[in-house]
Amino acid sequence: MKYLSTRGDPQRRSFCEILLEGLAPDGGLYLPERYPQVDAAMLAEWRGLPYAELAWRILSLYIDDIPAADLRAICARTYTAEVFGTPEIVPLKPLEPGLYLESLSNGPTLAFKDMAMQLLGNLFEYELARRGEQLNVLGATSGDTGSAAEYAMRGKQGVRVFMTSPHGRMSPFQQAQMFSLQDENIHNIAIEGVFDDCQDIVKAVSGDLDFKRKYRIGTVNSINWARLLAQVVYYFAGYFEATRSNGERVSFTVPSGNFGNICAGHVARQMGLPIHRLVVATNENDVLDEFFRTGTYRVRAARDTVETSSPSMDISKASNFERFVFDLLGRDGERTRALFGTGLVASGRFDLGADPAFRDCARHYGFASGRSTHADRLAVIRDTWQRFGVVVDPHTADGLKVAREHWQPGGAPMVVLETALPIKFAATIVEALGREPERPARFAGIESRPKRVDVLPADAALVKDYIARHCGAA
Ligand SMILES: Cc1ncc(COP(=O)(O)O)c(C=O)c1O
Ligand SMILES: N[C@@H](CCOP(=O)(O)O)C(=O)O
Repeated sequence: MKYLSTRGDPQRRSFCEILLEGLAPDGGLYLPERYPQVDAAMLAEWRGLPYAELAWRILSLYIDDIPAADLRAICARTYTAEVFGTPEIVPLKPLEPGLYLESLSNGPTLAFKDMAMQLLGNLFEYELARRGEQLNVLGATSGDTGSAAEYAMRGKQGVRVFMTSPHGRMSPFQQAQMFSLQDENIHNIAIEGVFDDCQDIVKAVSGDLDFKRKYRIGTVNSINWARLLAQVVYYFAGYFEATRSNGERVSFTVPSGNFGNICAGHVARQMGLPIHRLVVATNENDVLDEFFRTGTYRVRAARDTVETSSPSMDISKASNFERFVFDLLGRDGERTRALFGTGLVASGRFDLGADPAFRDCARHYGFASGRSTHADRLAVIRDTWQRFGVVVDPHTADGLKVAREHWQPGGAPMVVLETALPIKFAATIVEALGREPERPARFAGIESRPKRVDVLPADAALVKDYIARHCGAA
């Protein structure tokens, strides 16, 4: 399988090349040349496979430059009950008949990011050792990608992590998870700005090709295709758990910000997994909901990005949305470049409302959307606790709120992706339920551990300078 850029660069690359490269040199995002198709026989064979085996089968369709036995061994040592808490890895929790939560947050850092990041850490280590190379990972986080990446990469040979985060905007638990790490290969940079400023810095640094090559810069955000590919697997696992036969269809609701998680659902659907609806749930930062309702994609400036009680979704420029629009526009790289390159930079918006392709979002691609607010979040957390004895985190609550607007009892089963555990956002749980959420013993007192973090203005040049200083002679 070869990979292409969403912005029309004619060059094709292999999986391991783009694994280390992250963002394409033309500023686009990588996608496979085509989506491999699954047929009834494959689905029948895959139903009931252990998660690591299922991951191997799916990854094998996209990766042909790692020997099959090695890839299988990487999947087997990544997806274990020791790391993810249960042999099922992503068990479904039924709330009521036909409505489920898919538990994606039982990994080392208590958010769905671990599902892909643990694999990415092992893939990096394997490929860097094979090449005898090193990688300096530059990332952006609104709270969960950062800790998942740092836990996955700490102590890994050949990898350094430089993680930017919005200064003061993550929950105390999220900050403590990242900033309490004392490993030499981990560097935390708190940026005076919002998540989108951090992501812009990652893209600007990656876009300086000389710097990128000199300092061997890679990415762990969902702009890296390998992240998305790993996330495709749990759509299959969730589908198999929610159904008895492959003739049934299932809908998924996904709490969304950077559009990575739901983009993996889009890929699964394009492969032929019988998904009915893909429902995008946003918080008050509703750029994506606005697009799916109106066709207008209008990114917000930092000052208009609201600080909410589901802070990991406080995102107003959704990176992976470019991947979906590329597909929506018939994989027209020139048009995608015009919309996301010059177009967005010039006006901060584009409008596909009058384009016939826009109707395909729902009709052909199955997308629907909705929005949730602080009051909705609190109401859902209370209701889910009172009726089902389950405490959900604020992001999952956004998902449940929107899911109920698109699901009818007796209709296609609805799976809501549980994207984090409540302890990461204790203040909101206390506000909703009047009590602290459960805390795994390994995180006891984490907020009072010594912290290691540097604060910088939102300036790519200063971040480059910081990286250069911490890499020594590259
Ligand atoms: C807890 C949580 N929920 C939802 C999201 C949104 O996911 P995505 O950015 O893939 O749309 C994030 C961040 O990515 C997150 O950390
Ligand atoms: N919500 C994320 C933001 C980054 O998303 P990614 O999926 O592109 O890594 C976070 O928690 O950091």
